[in-house]
Amino acid sequence: MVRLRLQDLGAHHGRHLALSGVNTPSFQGGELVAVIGPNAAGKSTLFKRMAGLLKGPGQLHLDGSAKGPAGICYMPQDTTANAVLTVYESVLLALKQKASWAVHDTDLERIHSVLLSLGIADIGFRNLGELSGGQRQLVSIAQTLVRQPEVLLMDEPTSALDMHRQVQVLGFVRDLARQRGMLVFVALHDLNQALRFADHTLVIADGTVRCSGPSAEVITVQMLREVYQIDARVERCSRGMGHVIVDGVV
Ligand SMILES: Nc1ncnc2c1ncn2[C@@H]1O[C@H](COP(=O)(O)OP(=O)(O)OP(=O)(O)O)[C@@H](O)[C@H]1O
Repeated sequence: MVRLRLQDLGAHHGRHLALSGVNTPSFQGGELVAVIGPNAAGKSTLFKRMAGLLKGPGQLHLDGSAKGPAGICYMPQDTTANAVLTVYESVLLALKQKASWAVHDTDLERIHSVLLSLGIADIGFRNLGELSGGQRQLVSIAQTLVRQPEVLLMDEPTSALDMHRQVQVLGFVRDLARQRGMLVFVALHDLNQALRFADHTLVIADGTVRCSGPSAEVITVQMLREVYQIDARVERCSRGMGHVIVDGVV
């Protein structure tokens, strides 16, 4: 089972140290970790550093991995696609990154299965340029999942999706994590989704970790006031799940 821990991790944008002193407990495969925090807090920067796309101080300890750093897969926030490719071709291309170009029946089955699971098999032969924002985001998720990562970093994967798709995608990713023993980090702005789907929540503010722990223990009235400057309540619904209700800004 893959395990990942961050020790004093930091990241540079040019000369500027945008992220520093990020320490986490050891997370393990099967878990879903929500990464939350205000705009410009450093969530994408953290993911890029974890994926090896940015340099910086500190250590990422990865144990029990069969693929090593290649098993860490980053799904960026920006899903703009200019390439003249069909959905199917773009997912095939993602699957074949750093691998042999030979295409086998198993590859095609894997692509079909991912597209089906995300409910986009019907647009497999549409060009990327013709898709809606939400459809493009789903294709981007397919491109990431088809590579069967051990550690998946998803940067606001549901920001363009309708309510049905948000719940479908996050539920699917959480189930996949449990089935495959994949460790998933998801940057989210919807804290109710973090309460619903994430085992742990990591709060990033001003380029470092403000707090972390089980989602229900971390998403509190006090944290919302201090980190987000909002006046809010966290109330349990009839099914016992916590929900954030925002009353105003501080
Ligand atoms: N390529 C870059 N060059 C210089 N500074 C950058 C670059 N990318 C991000 N930054 C800066 O790093 C800081 C953290 O940005 P980051 O994108 O990690 O925030 P975020 O938490 O993901 O925000 P959001 O919720 O708005 O997506 C910001 O101050 C941002 O301006």
